[in-house]
Amino acid sequence: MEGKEVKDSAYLFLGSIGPAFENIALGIGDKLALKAIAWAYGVSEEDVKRRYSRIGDLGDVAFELNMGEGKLLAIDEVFGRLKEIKETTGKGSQEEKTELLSSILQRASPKEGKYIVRIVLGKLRLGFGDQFLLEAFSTAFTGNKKYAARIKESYSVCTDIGELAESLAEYGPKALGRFSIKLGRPVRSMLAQRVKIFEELEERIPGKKAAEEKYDGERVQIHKNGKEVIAFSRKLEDITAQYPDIVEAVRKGILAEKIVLDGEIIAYVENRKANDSSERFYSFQKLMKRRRKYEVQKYTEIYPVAVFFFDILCLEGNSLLKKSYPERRNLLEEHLRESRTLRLARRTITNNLEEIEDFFNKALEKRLEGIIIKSMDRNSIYEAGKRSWLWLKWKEEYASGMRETFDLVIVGKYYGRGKRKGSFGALLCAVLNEEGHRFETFTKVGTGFTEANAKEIDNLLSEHIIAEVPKNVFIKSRMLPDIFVEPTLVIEVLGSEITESMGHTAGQGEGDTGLALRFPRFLRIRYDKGPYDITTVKEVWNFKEDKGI
Ligand SMILES: Nc1ncnc2c1ncn2[C@@H]1O[C@H](COP(=O)(O)OP(=O)(O)OP(=O)(O)O)[C@@H](O)[C@H]1O
Repeated sequence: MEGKEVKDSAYLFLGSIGPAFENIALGIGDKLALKAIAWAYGVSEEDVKRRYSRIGDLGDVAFELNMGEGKLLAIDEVFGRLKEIKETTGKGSQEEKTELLSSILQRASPKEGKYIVRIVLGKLRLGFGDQFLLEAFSTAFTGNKKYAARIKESYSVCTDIGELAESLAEYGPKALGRFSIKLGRPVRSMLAQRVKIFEELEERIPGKKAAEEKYDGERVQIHKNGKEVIAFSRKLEDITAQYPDIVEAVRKGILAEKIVLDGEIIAYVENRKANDSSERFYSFQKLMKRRRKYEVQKYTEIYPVAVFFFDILCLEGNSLLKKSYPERRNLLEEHLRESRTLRLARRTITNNLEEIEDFFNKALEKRLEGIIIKSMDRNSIYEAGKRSWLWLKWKEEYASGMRETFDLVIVGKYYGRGKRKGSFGALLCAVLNEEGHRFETFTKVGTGFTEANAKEIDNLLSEHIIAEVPKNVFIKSRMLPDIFVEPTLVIEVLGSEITESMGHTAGQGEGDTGLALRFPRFLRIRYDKGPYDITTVKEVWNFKEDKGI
């Protein structure tokens, strides 16, 4: 395969035509796809509709209707056509998109047609994610599995899987370590480790350290290139459109031409009256009201936000990832003109744990959820994509010995009864088994939902209902839900006990008992996390061991 072909197929394997941080929506929904299938195979739309309600997958419908042998389509032909579909916009574009799709379906073999339809609808469902593909790159481009870990590291900096694949195909292992941060391509966020007891902070980061306030909002990476400002989420999606106020503030308040900043957006109101300098941080839920396509301006006024910057990753074309935290923080302070919307994460520097405890208590008084303690060592670099021991988190729930929270992906729904009839009664949720590249069930959550939550979850899941157990989900027959859901939506769940279970598969390995979370309670939807960012089996084992639960 040629470099370009490798690049295109890397995207296609993940069911897309470019990296997540670019706008890659093709603008075709079920309705247009249905029409394109009818046109391609000379049947009525009614006929396609009937088959669709019987089979539940338009890809399979195309497969069933396609009688042709089809000559083999070349990758660049398929890719080029999908791009054309995406780029067709404006008046009359729906008709044109439908024609473009229909004509390639006509030439495709039944199998090709099935996958093209699924890709177009964003539902390829091959049952693996990017991490699995990276392991395959190791064997394919270096002839050796041992490079997988380094490829994954590079992917944290070069988050464009196509670009990474192309370089590996061309240079083999020599491509590794060559990637650097660049404007317009977000790096994966550095994450903090959690400690078990407060004193462990001293063990992990001895001596002088910084404690920063921890803001419970949405992680954001801001790339400014002259007047152009892009905001990326933790999932590396472009969220610029949701935050016009931040974009404006960055244009005015950040004087550097080219700069990349890391921070947290939070719903925040400051009282600026002469005798009242109080401030208020609002909940994550309020911030999420800004997750909308329409009426953004109106919501900008109702829910004002501020962004608290805590890192700088690139300045005037120079990567700062290898600089120490104190050096980066100095540069950040130099280049940020604080305003109502743009803030610096507040911090204290000390070698005294009691002072850190005071700082933590003050943070709680302000309704913040905790602090992040950061190493000031010479080697305190920015470890993109890593849960690093250079950053430690200490939260209210650890301090009070409260129950633990888990981020879980929904894999099934059980019908609701009584008041919840028509919605779900409980959700089957799973953790990630990183080694097995699969999701293993961990708990059944039936409490904590308001009516509005339940409705929103139903809405979000409606696109992801599937007919059978998803390929990458491990469910025991006794736990089979009434409705299967493709693992996409992540929720945060509070729980208080982890037990061995014959029903759940989390961490089951070769044996027949898995781990299960007891007394689970829904807390919130994690819009900012994807299925591969959730709690892992390994983390569940660690929690169990630490807490003796
Ligand atoms: N001053 C800060 N420095 C670093 N991160 C911060 C800071 N303030 C807030 N954060 C946020 O806190 C997050 C870590 O806290 P927490 O464990 O509550 O979040 P999470 O999303 O559940 O877990 P994680 O992000 O560690 O996977 C960071 O990912 C970041 O988004």
